[in-house]
Amino acid sequence: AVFQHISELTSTSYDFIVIGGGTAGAVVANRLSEISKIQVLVIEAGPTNEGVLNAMVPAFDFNLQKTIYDWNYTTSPGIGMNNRTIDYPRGHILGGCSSHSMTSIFYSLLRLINDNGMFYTRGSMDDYDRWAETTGDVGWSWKNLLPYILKNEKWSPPADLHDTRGQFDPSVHGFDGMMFTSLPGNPQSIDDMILKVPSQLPDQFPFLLDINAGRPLGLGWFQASIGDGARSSSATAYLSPNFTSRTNLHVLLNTKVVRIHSALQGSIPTFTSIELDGESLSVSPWRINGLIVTTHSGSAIRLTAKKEIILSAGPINTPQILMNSGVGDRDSLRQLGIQSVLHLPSVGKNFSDQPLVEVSYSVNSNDPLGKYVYLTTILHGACADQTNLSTNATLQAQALAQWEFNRTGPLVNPASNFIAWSRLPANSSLIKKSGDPSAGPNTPHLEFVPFSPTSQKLEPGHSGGMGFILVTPSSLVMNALILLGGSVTLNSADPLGKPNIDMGFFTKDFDILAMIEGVKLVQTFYNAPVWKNYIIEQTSPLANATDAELEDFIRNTAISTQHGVGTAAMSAINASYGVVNPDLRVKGASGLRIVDGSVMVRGSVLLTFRYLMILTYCCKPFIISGHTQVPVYAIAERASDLIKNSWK
Ligand SMILES: Cc1cc2nc3c(=O)[nH]c(=O)nc-3n(C[C@H](O)[C@H](O)[C@H](O)COP(=O)(O)OP(=O)(O)OC[C@H]3O[C@@H](n4cnc5c(N)ncnc54)[C@H](O)[C@@H]3O)c2cc1C
Repeated sequence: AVFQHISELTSTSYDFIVIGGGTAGAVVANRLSEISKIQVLVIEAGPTNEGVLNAMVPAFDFNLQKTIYDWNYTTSPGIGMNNRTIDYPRGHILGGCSSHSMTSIFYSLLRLINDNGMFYTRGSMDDYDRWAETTGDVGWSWKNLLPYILKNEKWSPPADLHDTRGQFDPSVHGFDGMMFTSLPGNPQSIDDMILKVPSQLPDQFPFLLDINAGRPLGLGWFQASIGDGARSSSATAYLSPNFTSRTNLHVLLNTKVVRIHSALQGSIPTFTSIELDGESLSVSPWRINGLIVTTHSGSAIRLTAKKEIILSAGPINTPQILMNSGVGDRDSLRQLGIQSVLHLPSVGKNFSDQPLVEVSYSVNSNDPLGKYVYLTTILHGACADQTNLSTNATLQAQALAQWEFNRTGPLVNPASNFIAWSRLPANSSLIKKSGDPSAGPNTPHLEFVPFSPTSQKLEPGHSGGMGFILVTPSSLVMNALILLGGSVTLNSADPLGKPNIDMGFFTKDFDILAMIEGVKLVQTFYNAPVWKNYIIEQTSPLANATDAELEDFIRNTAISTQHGVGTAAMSAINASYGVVNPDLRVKGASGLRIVDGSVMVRGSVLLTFRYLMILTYCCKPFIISGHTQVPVYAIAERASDLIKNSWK
């Protein structure tokens, strides 16, 4: 059953309480409730995804930002970003970030890129093998996680039902899973040109038959979490009405968890109850559907988990809830007046995300679909041009009517129809100088997303180009001595306050130098002969910019890919750092597991510092070298089995 309000709950005690019905939480709730005798409650702060058009139409995703479906975070000023702050959207809706704007990142970057996302990328096999090696649990290896990746995936035909032979490798996909994936469902004007690049630049951008086969090095057809022309999210896949109709699965919406509570068993805190934000629920907290509820501190409401609490509130809110509850660095909590329950200094540390920058060109193009992506912009009232789909109300209405009629047309298109990755050569001076933060030879350092022209005017001189991402940031934590990497910390003892989000971008030389290499690789891409009559000139940054100017450009324009992970990191059972053990149980506690993007592994890597020239083993988050929804799904699918097995 799905409850809109706490007063509708029929029980105050469940076997498992899952905090956060987001990407991971929805999976865990679904899988645990497959066992009918297990009672599961999911508590989601946001509203339902059902009927939210902007969460269904792939091209409309940007419309979810800065609405009730977004947590509306802003980052702290970034030292490596010339003290800029940037928006940090997170899904505040059933399905979490998987229901939310999967590509708004690109829109917010000057709103130029012809994108509407839902990137389905698994990363490299090395990424997962490094997790296994670091944690000492082979269950996290590529080989052993692949069955869970396939269990999540339901490969489906593209919206336009075109012939997909030669565009993917069926042997590496799952056809019977839960979440739809597919190839692009609407052709774009530059597709044929992009397809010529691999033969013209075979060394830098060889053709990849399938981008998700474990070795993402080259250029291939884009894969998206889209099925039947609509977004597929953890909510549509795992918490659709046919699952929420299970009598043992309750989903409580519009409700925030503020703390989790424990009792000492010996010296070990055992977590058994959760505290809700009673005041904002504006109900008498003393009764839920006639049941007397235990109350604490005025208006707070507590619910009990008989077996385990599963914390799946995502990489920002999971550490926030932990710290609100006294789990974190003892001294930092004491300074805020929060009583320490469990001293775990790694909580909130180790935050890692991938920076994104755009290189723009003016191009010869009269692409009539020019900017269907501007559809989203016009809905915000920003465009006045009436010449193409992006700005012409009649064309927009037709596109929407087509989508509503049979879910085809320009609104089904993903970010781009292609995606590419590249690895810096082992003998590059950068790798020699700074070390290699990647997980191994199958792993890219940089991702490229070519986009179509984006000008509002149908004249030559449109802007096209490439967004590129550093997928192996080395933003890191150096023991307790120097905090160079990203972090999520509390701003105050107010459990509902917004936390400080420090992305830690460009605090390590490798990252800025690799991004400079990224700009040069984009230039190499567009220097391929196929673009000769298409590209007019590079407009931003300027083609003749020096490395110092490029560094400035990157620090001034980079944004986040919204791939924050690592703030409650998994580490080996005997590691002196980390928050959860390889079975995702919180270290030093019982009754509490964390299952979401925040557990992505923390380990050590050998890196040098540019000026100090010190070769050092640094603690570093091991983010996957791609977008992060697939690893989150894989973590959640495996976690569900780990939990089920431990309660057999
Ligand atoms: C704008 C954007 C674009 C992205 N694009 C892509 C992409 O194209 N491809 C890709 O692979 N990845 C993408 N990602 C990243 C990916 O979506 C995330 O890494 C992943 O979904 C995170 O899953 P999660 O379970 O850790 O957290 P979430 O999915 O964020 O789930 C956390 C849930 O917990 C809820 N919650 C939080 N606090 C509380 C509380 N106190 N009480 C109750 N509930 C609470 C939240 O509302 C949310 O529903 C994108 C992310 C964003 C934000």
